[in-house]
Amino acid sequence: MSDRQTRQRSQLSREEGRELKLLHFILNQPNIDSVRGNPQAVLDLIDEFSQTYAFMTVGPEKGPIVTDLINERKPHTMIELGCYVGYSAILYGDAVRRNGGSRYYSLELNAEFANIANKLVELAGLNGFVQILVGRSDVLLHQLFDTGEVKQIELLFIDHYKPAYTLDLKLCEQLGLIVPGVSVIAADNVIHPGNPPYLEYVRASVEKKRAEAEKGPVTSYTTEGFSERTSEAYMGNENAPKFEILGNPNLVYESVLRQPEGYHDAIEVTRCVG
Ligand SMILES: C[S@@+](CC[C@H](N)C(=O)[O-])C[C@H]1O[C@@H](n2cnc3c(N)ncnc32)[C@H](O)[C@@H]1O
Repeated sequence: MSDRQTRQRSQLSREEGRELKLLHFILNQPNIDSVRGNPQAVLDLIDEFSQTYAFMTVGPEKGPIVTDLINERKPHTMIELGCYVGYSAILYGDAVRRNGGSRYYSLELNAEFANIANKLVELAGLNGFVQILVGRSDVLLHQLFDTGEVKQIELLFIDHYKPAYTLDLKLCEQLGLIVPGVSVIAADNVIHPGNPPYLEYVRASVEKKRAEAEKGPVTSYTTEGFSERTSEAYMGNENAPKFEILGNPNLVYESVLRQPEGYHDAIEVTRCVG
């Protein structure tokens, strides 16, 4: 991170309740009628408010990396893990819809964030297309599989509890949702705050993954390689996945880091190729 980026980010307010404040800022805009039904206008207002307050959105620098993937893959359905106030759901939901898709699922643990996101999604005119599901990502992913709503992952955006990235991907693998030649996974924040275990997994050889899988199912989130703050964020005492996680070590990935020039963070883009 450059000195300027560090200084700017540390000056942002982390005041409690800033997410609700954002909603009021947007709904009280004098030109609210011109914002209604306009996803980009809603995103611009979130970006404007983010000049003063710290928000965990993917933001305008990294945002286009996944929009480009949507334009290329034209997924029917897309899933994201971690909705927060709905920035990525609006940005990517709009792109999936413009590319002829049918549904954007956004999975969010925190009901208050989900409520705010629902209001902003509605303002953007994406209600009915973007579906925000409240709960833990592993439980909701299993539910989407059980109900048959999702039969394969076309495009998955991972942006939630950092230690859950690898285990949620492995859960999708063992459910047969990761399909060679189809599935693409984009994972945010892999440099800042960073996610060494995830990068190691998606870049590992099949042989290495098979040897690791011999040790048996994973039953807890590993906090090794994460700061204390990252390990404790969101999940509190719930430090175990709800299912035995086996994954599928036989899947072959091609994985690249996509980092905007001069930016402190990046998205890892992983394609299942075999
Ligand atoms: C970085 S924010 C998401 C930002 C959003 N994708 C965007 O770019 O606008 C992470 C979100 O993940 C949620 N979260 C954390 N752990 C989760 C879990 N296990 N399942 C679902 N959501 C989770 C948090 O409550 C938080 O709102």
